[in-house]
Amino acid sequence: MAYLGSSSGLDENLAIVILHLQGAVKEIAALLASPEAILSSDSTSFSSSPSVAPSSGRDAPKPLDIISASFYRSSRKVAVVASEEEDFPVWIDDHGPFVAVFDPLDGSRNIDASIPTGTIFGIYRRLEEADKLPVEEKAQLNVLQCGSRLVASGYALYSSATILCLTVGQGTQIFMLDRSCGEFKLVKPDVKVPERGQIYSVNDARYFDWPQGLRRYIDDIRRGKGQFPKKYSARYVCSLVADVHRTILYGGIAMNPRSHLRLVYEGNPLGFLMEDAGGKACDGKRRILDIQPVELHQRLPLFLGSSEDVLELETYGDVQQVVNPGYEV
Ligand SMILES: O=P(O)(O)OC[C@H]1O[C@](O)(COP(=O)(O)O)[C@@H](O)[C@@H]1O
Repeated sequence: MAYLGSSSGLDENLAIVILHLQGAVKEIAALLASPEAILSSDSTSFSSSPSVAPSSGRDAPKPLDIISASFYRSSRKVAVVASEEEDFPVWIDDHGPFVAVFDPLDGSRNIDASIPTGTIFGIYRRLEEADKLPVEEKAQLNVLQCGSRLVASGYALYSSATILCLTVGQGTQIFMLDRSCGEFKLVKPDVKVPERGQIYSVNDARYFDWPQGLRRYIDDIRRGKGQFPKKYSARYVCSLVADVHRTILYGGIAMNPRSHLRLVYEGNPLGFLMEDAGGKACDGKRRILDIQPVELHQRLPLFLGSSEDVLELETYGDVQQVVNPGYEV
């Protein structure tokens, strides 16, 4: 049985970063599986309930944020880290060969109900050409790299099992935490997203805020009137990692058509992984990995999944939800 980190041929420095990342994932998984995850929802430990959500509307699990950042720091291989929870990137080490971006706990509003959550991460090479710039400037430039420059990305899914799905651009591997030995075991090597699925995943309570193109697309696939002559089923956990993980395994399309998900922390890492597994990722108009980020917390519509499903969606034209009133739940 192969373990995460045991694969040969991986860049030695990158292997060290991934090893430290595993440490963070194990620690977060243990915290989420402890009663503290629910009992501490009156503090800022976990942002599970709307009543304790921060005014910025962001997830607020600071301790998880700190866990992840400190694991990157202890790897001594990371120059700069940027967390979805923070306003600015943090410069760590002038000589670190890598740049790490991460969302420590996506879907944290689901914690109280023990619904799956996840950590999303992306790793770039440090831009040596920016080394001489002032710290703030080079930190910003390094974390605003195009998704096509990622060298590794993936996610951890905290569910009935703790899953780590990872790509270093040479095939997508799925590992599962074996609690008997504390190691991640390879359970699905070189995973490929089915070219076509029969599941769509979207918050379709927003149907009446959608543009015509998206409504027509969803209406067609529901009725079996799309390019694939079978009726699609709907699945929506409302926890991005869980919805993406299912889409990778079963195929179909997962989407959030409004500008809600973040390019740097969610779109790029998941887009890189999806493409590496043979799927596609777009914002309804452009390939995600080609978009040059201009802001750290830039939001955009996100559509990803089976290549044939994403290509079909794009033929419907206007699929981006422009009406975005802000929803209570
Ligand atoms: O409210 P919507 O549009 O259904 O968005 C749900 C999505 O938002 C997320 O909760 C992320 O949003 P936050 O970063 O604000 O938590 C995803 O996990 C989920 O897929």
